Amino acid sequence: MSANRMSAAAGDRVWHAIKESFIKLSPLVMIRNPVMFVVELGTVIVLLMTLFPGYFGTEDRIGFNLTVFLILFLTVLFANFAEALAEGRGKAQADSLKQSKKAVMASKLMNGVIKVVPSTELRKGDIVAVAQGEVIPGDGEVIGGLASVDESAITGESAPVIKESGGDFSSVTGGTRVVSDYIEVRITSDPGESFIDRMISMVEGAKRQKTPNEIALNTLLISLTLIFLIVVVTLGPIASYLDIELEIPVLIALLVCLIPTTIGGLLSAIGIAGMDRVTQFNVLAMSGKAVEAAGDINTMILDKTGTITFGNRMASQFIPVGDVELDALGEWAAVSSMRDETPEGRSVLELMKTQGIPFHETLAEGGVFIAFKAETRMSGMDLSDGGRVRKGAVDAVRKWVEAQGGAIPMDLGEKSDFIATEGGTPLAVAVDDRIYGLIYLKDTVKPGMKERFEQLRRMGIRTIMCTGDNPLTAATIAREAGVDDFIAESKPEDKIAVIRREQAEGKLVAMTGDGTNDAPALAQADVGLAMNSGTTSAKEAANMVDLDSDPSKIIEVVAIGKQLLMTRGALTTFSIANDVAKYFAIIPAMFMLAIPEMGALNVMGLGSPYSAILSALIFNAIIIPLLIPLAMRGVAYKPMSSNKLLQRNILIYGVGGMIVPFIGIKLIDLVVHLWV
Ligand SMILES: Nc1ncnc2c1ncn2[C@@H]1O[C@H](COP(=O)(O)OP(=O)(O)OP(=O)(O)O)[C@@H](O)[C@H]1O
Ligand SMILES: [K+]
Ligand SMILES: [Mg+2]
Repeated sequence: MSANRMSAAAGDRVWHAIKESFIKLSPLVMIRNPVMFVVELGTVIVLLMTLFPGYFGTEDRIGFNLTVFLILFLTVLFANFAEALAEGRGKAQADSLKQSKKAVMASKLMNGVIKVVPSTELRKGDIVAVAQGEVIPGDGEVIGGLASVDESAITGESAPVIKESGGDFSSVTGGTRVVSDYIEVRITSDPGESFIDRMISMVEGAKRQKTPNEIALNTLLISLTLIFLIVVVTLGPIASYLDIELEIPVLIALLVCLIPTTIGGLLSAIGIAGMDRVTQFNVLAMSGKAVEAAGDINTMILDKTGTITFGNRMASQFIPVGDVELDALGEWAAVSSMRDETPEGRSVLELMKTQGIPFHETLAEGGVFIAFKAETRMSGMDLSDGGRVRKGAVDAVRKWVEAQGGAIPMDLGEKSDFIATEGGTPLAVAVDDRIYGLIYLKDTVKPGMKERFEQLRRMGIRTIMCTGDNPLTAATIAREAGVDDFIAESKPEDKIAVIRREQAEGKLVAMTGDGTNDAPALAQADVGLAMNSGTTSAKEAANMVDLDSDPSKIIEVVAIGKQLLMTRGALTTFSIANDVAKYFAIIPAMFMLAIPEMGALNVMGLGSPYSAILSALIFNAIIIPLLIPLAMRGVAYKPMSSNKLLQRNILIYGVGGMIVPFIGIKLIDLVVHLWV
């Protein structure tokens, strides 16, 4: 987008937000934000006193009252503007998503016959055919064929991805386009419940509910408001008993200055902007609660392959054991991989080619393919002559061979340990009770992992790497990447066990996953980040989906969550500290109005009582728009422990919040005093 068009779009958003600020004045909307609702009530009262001075006996104060009314009115508008501006960003995104949601015609397969129906008529369980160039009419699982799919409508990433049945790349999203070949898809969502529908309602904030943290803070703000309301309301009678006359607009100004309007005005903008930062990052959070939970995480469970390492575990070498010939090992490795569609399996066949090892495909004729399973940690082929070929994790193959009474070659342990200490994954190859040797799978730790785990440690987050790999490989990678702990030879259910154990200690746990195997653990975790490339069940179990399918993004999501909580804490501290300072400006002024001898109380040396009150009120109003950029962007974030952060923020925003209004009110008073 050109700079011009971008600023035009930003300008549109500001205009839209200004309009929204007025629409949000409706008391039915305002009541949801009790602090600002009180300000609105005060505004109405002062307006009435300005319009009907005869009735209230305030003829001599029309100018002052009108000014108070205008400032109060702006205060409410500023708060509404903050919220509208935060909501606006999501709306723009929702609009572009709606573009990709247009109804299309779908080729529904019924008993082998194609019937063309609108996509809105598709229901869960229907089967559709999608050919090259067509839009996939709904969310589903590929049950036949293979195609490359352009998912840019939802991910913004234009490179097509391969979708095929079975395995972890079988889920497709409605609204994306098949760019080559043909697939058959079983629809998995009813109309209105699709992934894009959920995305739209999330980014539009339609389903935005207050999070537990927000509710707690809101309760605090309401309590403060009530306390000050009671104080100010009782001030009137007490003063008149003492024969001191306090004007109602002055009391309302005092009240508005004392109640936490700054945070009250910015609270929902902070929450919306935090969610929005996650969305901008191409992660779709199903609730604000999930984002906040990310900010409170104590433990992070990470996969080794694909998360910490690049994940394209490639066969790089065949290492025979005992007196086995290289060609014999290669051949059986190839047989076990002939129909193994995992990256590992395919890489074995490629290594055969590059090494020029001859391979007689007839060996596998009529054989039954045994797919890789995380439970068995093996894959292979049952041959038509009764022979059984397997490759897999060394300990799994060793047990399999031993169960058949086979002997373990002397040099197997030494050779597989060698691979493992280099951080590689050894796969053993066996035919029946005989082990032929090892396949050396190479994988590399992603660059910068050590620094990221170091950051997590400084935030007080413990990282645990869970891997199906052997303990030696796991230890090597764990050391190289700098994770705190690891669990090797883990099966899917072990992940849930780790999560439950941590949660039982009162910790909040985050994890990433993509497979159907991961779904229960994703649901169990407090923050479950599923990969968009993953299966539908994983995406449904998780409370976040990464559209770029980069599992290591969980680290940034945690940072965004922390930043959201910090921003809210910092602005709350700032707001309450501010109010204390305004107290010193306005209370002396009020009493000076009644008892001029009390001038000694005017510690700030403000021009006159009326200009002091107006200056405090103006400061109270303009601090809201001044803080909007901070509320939207979030406070600067440095990884450190929660305790240190708290101390730092109390210092900056607490002490700063006391000092800033003194300076601000004094400066405003210098100008205002020229008129008042
Ligand atoms: N295609 C395959 N055929 C046979 N064995 C495999 C295959 N892929 C992996 N293995 C073996 O099974 C083990 C477990 O693999 P899996 O992908 O389940 O690990 P994981 O639990 O996802 O953890 P990680 O991804 O960190 O390895 C691997 O360490 C490897 O020894
Ligand atoms: K205030
Ligand atoms: Mg894996």
